Amino acid sequence: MSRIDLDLAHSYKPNPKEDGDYALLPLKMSFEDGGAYALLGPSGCGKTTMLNIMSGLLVPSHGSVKFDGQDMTRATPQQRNIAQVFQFPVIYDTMTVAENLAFPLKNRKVPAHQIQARVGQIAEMLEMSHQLDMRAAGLSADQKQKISLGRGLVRPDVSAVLFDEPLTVIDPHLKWQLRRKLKQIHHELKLTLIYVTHDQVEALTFADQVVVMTRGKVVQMGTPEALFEQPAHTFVGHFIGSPGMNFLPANVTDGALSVGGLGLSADRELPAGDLKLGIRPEYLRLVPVGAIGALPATVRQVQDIGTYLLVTCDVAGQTLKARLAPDTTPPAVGDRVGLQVLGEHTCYYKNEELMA
Ligand SMILES: Nc1ncnc2c1ncn2[C@@H]1O[C@H](COP(=O)(O)OP(=O)(O)OP(=O)(O)O)[C@@H](O)[C@H]1O
Repeated sequence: MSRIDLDLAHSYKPNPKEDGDYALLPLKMSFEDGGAYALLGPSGCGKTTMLNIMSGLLVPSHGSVKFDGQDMTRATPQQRNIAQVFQFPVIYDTMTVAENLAFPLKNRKVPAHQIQARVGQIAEMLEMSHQLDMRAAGLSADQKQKISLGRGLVRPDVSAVLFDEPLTVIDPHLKWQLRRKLKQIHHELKLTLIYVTHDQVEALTFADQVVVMTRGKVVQMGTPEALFEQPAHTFVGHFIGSPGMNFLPANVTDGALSVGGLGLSADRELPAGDLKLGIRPEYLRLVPVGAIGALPATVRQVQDIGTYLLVTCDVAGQTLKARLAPDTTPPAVGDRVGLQVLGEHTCYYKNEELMA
């Protein structure tokens, strides 16, 4: 296993001139030895480009890739000693499950007794022990992809295992199980795992550190908790969470804060000028209209989602969503209510970046 340092940018165009010409804007970041990481972002944000640069399938147009301090920018995937798992199964149909799992070890001339022990361990972790002697050809797409996952994890000496949306072909129930399983496997095998996905639940369940990307830019690398509590960029606030963070225009003039045109007393020092106030639906509180520090709002929609109530309100022409406990007495559509937007969980953004 290795620590991976990236200090690079990448453009697929020969003479990139503006930001839009880059699939990856200049970035500098490290993946620690033994960590579980997810690269998360919408389609086209540059996740696969970053993964391919790490694996050696792609040479960055600018900068370097280092493994344990050694320059690997132009090294092949074999020289980097990387294992990769793709969206679709890459296995040999004519081989048994055991033979498929053993293949990467046999290729590297690992002694037979070690192969047998490791294949047994991986099969047990993936709950495939009873299928070891079955031919892969007879298995479902789900089961074949589990073999691919196993093949990715079977070598204990790899620098890292890279997963590119590996659960795409898996049915939803098994997907849920495998996400948790992979996290458990990470704790047991202590491999460096890097997992590409556009699905926040997948990323947040699996990874200790999530790298959030948008339009070729890494906007935050942090724990799932940090992404939830302190989104470094409005994109992260909006992208993480269900629903995402609420934002309201705010302004500070002569030390006085106004939100949605109403003067409120800020609980912290804020820079002068236009800001955005961000508050998660989980932290937005409904209070009686006219309560001190509350913004007047009109209820537009009340949805019972089962585990919570989702209340949509209008505040000075902006839409805010509040997640309330399921046993809360719901307001009625059209009710006038107060919304408490200030509190310890409230975030402030200037030019989309977290300020306070
Ligand atoms: N081989 C290529 N040649 C030219 N442009 C490319 C190439 N591969 C990707 N791109 C462009 O680079 C940008 C980043 O693509 P990338 O595949 O890395 O994103 P992604 O986040 O992995 O998206 P997806 O989840 O859809 O695969 C996109 O604008 C894409 O169109």
